[in-house]
Amino acid sequence: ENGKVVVLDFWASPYAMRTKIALREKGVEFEVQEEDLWNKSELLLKSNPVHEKVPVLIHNNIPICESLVQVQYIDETWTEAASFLPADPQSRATARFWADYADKTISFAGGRKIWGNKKGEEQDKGIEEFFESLKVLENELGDKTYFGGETFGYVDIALVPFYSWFHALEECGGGFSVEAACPKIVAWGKRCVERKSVADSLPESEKVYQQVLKLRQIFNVE
Ligand SMILES: N[C@@H](CCC(=O)N[C@@H](CSO)C(=O)NCC(=O)O)C(=O)O
Repeated sequence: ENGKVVVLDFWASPYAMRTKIALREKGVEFEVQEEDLWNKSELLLKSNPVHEKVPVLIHNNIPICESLVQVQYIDETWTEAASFLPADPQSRATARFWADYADKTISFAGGRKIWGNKKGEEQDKGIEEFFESLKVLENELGDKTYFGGETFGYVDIALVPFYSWFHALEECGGGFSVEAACPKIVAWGKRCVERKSVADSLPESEKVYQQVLKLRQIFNVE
C-alpha cells in the first residue's frame, strides 16, 4: 500500500468528495490535482478514457475510475485502519445496495432536475423525486448513528457528499427545507461533518450554492 497517491479532483464534485473522505479516513497521504472540467488535462483523458470524468484515483501510476470502485479499492488496500464494509457477506451486500441506491437516485435524478431547471413542472418533478428517495434513506437510517450502525462506513461515504449540496438545492428549488422532511438525514449529515475526514472533504454549502448559480448561468437556466 506504499507509493504515490493522486486524486484527479473537482472541489464541488460529490463523487470526488467520496474518494477524499475514504483516503482521509484511512490516514493516507495524497496529492490533489484540481481539474477544470471545461478544459480537462491530458492526464485525466488518459487516465479515464471511457468516462473522462473525475474523480480518478492514481496509485503508483495506476488509474482507478468510478468513485465507489475507488472507495472499495481504498478499503482493500489500506487495511490497517478500520474497514468501511462489515465482515459478513450479507451486511456487505446490504451496504453495497444502499450505496448503489444513493448513487442512482440522490445525485442527479432529483438533484440535477432541481438545480438544472427553473421554477416549474420539471423542477417540481425533480423535487418530488429527490424527496421520494431521501425519505427512503431516512427510513433506512432510522435511529442508527450511521447507516451501518455505530461505525461510519461505506454507505455514509457514498451519501454524505450530497449533504453539502442540500442548501443549493433548497435555494434553487424555491426555499424548501430538507430538514423539515428528513430531520434524521440532516442530523446524520451534521454528525458526519464532525469527522475530520468529512469536514476536510466537503466544501461550505454556500460555496457549493455559488458554484451552482454559475452552472445555472452556463447551462442558461432562467
Ligand atoms: N459515476 C461517476 C460520476 C462522476 C462524475 O459525474 N463526475 C463529474 C463531476 S461531478 O458531477 C465529471 O467529471 N463531469 C465531467 C463531464 O461530465 O464532462 C463516479 O462516481 O465517479
